[in-house]
Amino acid sequence: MRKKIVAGNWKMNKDYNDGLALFSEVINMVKDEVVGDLKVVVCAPFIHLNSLVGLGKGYDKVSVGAQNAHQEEAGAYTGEISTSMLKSINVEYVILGHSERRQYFGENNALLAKKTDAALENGLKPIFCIGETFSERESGEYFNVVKSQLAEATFHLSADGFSKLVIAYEPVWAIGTGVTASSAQAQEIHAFIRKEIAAKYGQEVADNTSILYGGSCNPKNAEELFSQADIDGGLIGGASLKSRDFVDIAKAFNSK
Ligand SMILES: O=C(CO)COP(=O)(O)O
Repeated sequence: MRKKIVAGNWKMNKDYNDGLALFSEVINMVKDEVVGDLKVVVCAPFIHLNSLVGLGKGYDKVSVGAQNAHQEEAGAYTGEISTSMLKSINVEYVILGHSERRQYFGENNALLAKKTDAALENGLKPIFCIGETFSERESGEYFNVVKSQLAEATFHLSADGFSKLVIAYEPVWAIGTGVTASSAQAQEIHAFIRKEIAAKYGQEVADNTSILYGGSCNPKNAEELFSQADIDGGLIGGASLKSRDFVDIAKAFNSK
């Protein structure tokens, strides 16, 4: 059965010491308060990763992820970090295709297909983000947008490759805005995503794929969102910067 995952995306926040302190708080709270078979992933800026992996050793509910990686193995790409570098410090996850990377850094589906390949070749688990803008939702285009983001960047994979992905549905209009998709809106598109995966890879792969919701998720709305049949957890931005809020979101699964 698919994993339940609550992942935090710190984005470009927290200096080194504050990041370590936040992660230590998260580990302690998860250890004491989170029950059941849940994975809590913290996706931090590159400078934190090696230390976080060290701090997280021995806590199997907590994993560390990066927020981006380059598609090439090595070479003259000033300022970039490769998936093999991440693997060399035992980072487990990498966020790919976040809408901020698409919007501010021009990442498109073709490039993201290459990044996904590189991540899988080096044994990282991509948290692959898809989601429509406000105008795409308003015009009713959102099913097609999400379908092509998924198909163009990931449907070249074998079933074995695809089954290593975590999918995150993040409607751009809900990110950092305080406007959350209603649980019915989120469930509708999550079910659609699972149906598309089933059409491509079969029902078993679809049933085993974790599909996370992201966009203004907080301790108040998490329980209702996570109670939907096709929502397997969350990708949390702002609320992941406060240990209490982040772990309270993870605890929304305690009663399930
Ligand atoms: O972009 C997000 C996580 O990747 C969501 O951000 P917020 O939770 O701040 O809306």
